[in-house]
Amino acid sequence: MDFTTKLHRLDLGSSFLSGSVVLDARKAALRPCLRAASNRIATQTIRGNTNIIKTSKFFDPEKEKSKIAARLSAVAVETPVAETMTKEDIESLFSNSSVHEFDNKRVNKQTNGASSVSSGVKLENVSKSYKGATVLKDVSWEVKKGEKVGLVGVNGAGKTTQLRIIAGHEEPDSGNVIKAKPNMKISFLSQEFEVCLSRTVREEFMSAFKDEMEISTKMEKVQKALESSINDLELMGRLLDEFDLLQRRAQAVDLDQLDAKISKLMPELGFSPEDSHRLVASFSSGWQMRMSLGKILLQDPDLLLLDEPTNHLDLDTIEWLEGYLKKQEVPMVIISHDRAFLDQLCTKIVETDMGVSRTFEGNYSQYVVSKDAWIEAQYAAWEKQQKEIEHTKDLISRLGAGANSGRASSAEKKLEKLQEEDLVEKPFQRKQIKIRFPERGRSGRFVVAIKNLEFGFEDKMLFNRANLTIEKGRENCHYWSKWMRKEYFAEIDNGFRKA
Ligand SMILES: Nc1ncnc2c1ncn2[C@@H]1O[C@H](COP(=O)(O)OP(=O)(O)OP(=O)(O)O)[C@@H](O)[C@H]1O
Repeated sequence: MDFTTKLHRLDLGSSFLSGSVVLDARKAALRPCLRAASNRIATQTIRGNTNIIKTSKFFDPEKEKSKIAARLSAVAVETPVAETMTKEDIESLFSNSSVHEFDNKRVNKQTNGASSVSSGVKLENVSKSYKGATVLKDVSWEVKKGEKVGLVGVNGAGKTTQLRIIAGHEEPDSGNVIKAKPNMKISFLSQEFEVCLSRTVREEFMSAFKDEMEISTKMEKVQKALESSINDLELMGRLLDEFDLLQRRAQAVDLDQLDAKISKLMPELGFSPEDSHRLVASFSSGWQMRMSLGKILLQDPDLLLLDEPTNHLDLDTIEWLEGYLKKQEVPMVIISHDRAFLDQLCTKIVETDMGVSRTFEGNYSQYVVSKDAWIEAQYAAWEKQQKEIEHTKDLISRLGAGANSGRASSAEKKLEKLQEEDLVEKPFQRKQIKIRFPERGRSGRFVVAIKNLEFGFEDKMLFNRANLTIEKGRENCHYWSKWMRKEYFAEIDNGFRKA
């Protein structure tokens, strides 16, 4: 792009720079200067960083430079910041990639989408161990367009690990995570809502567009640098290149739409227009969760991952969240120990047990029914096979060697096949016992040491780890709140009974 075009593109009335009063004033002041400069330098071409400068015979660069400098210095008086920019400050503004590289990257990102799944994400035979302890052995499942998948399993089964693998925060040891497109936007809502208490609500929503805000801030800085670089045509050319690059990035992220998007979303989340200027700190955790969720949705994710989103929420907010998520079309994966929540939302349940995943169609209640049926069928198949194994063993010992050795050897082969290739696994059924905690002693807390124990509440398994030590003080329920809805606390705090 030639220098003139760049100066024209630096039409400071363009809307991507809107929103700053200081900037608006500067824009107004700078516009006539740069327009005039661009007209006068009509025959001059500066190409990027190659510093090739062509001039017409009527163009006197020195004369032009001093004229532009005179005009821009008038602006600089109004904007003292420009004068304070050091050479290092200006150099730090330049991106590593050129405009062409940026364009190429965009094209690559958009076209490099070939994948064996048409929407969402698929896990194939994923395994993961930590320090030699296997958490995931063989995990395969899929979340597709229109699906809301509930991930269930006992504490420590590896549910969060799976979300972290999908989000790219962890690498699987083996297996594949196949995404519908490589640049998929995957958003994570955890139970710890990420909000900044000292921001206003609108600022908080704007912070969802961190990259975009950075572009906006950088554009402002480049503009300031331009004002102070009028004596250096080469630098000015480079700055215009940088401005061009930023402008392309701004267009790619649709900077103009941000404000409108926030204004549309706020009432959907239950915020009034007046809330815009209130501090985040003045809202309850339920409302802060709405902000967290809103920030995620503003980014138009392709997949939403939710890890225990109902923890710390009151019942009204949980119901609101259920209704709100139900309306969202984006595919999602939800980890929750809240059965009612999963019932309301899920179209599919993936259970992880002892490192292996199993998929059940339907919501949580349907999963419980299907799982019982599966256990029954599996148990019947296992029993049948055990009988067959016993019968075959018996046959082998009766046939023995000698004349029947041929039949014995084929029975041995059959036994081998039954015990290895065709082996039906005995379904694992957890035994549960209930533990209640005693009234707090004088020390304010107590320790329960549990050896070789599994225990849970109703159908929710809490621990399947042996030799577990739990410390609990009545006022300190953080350890527990990770797994349990509030209604269980009353039961736990009521008294101790070892079943
Ligand atoms: N970075 C890590 N280093 C070592 N061990 C880890 C790491 N991350 C997870 N683990 C272990 O892996 C196991 C599975 O953890 P994960 O958080 O995925 O389980 P979960 O099913 O989400 O449990 P919960 O319901 O308690 O959230 C746990 O025993 C945990 O201690």
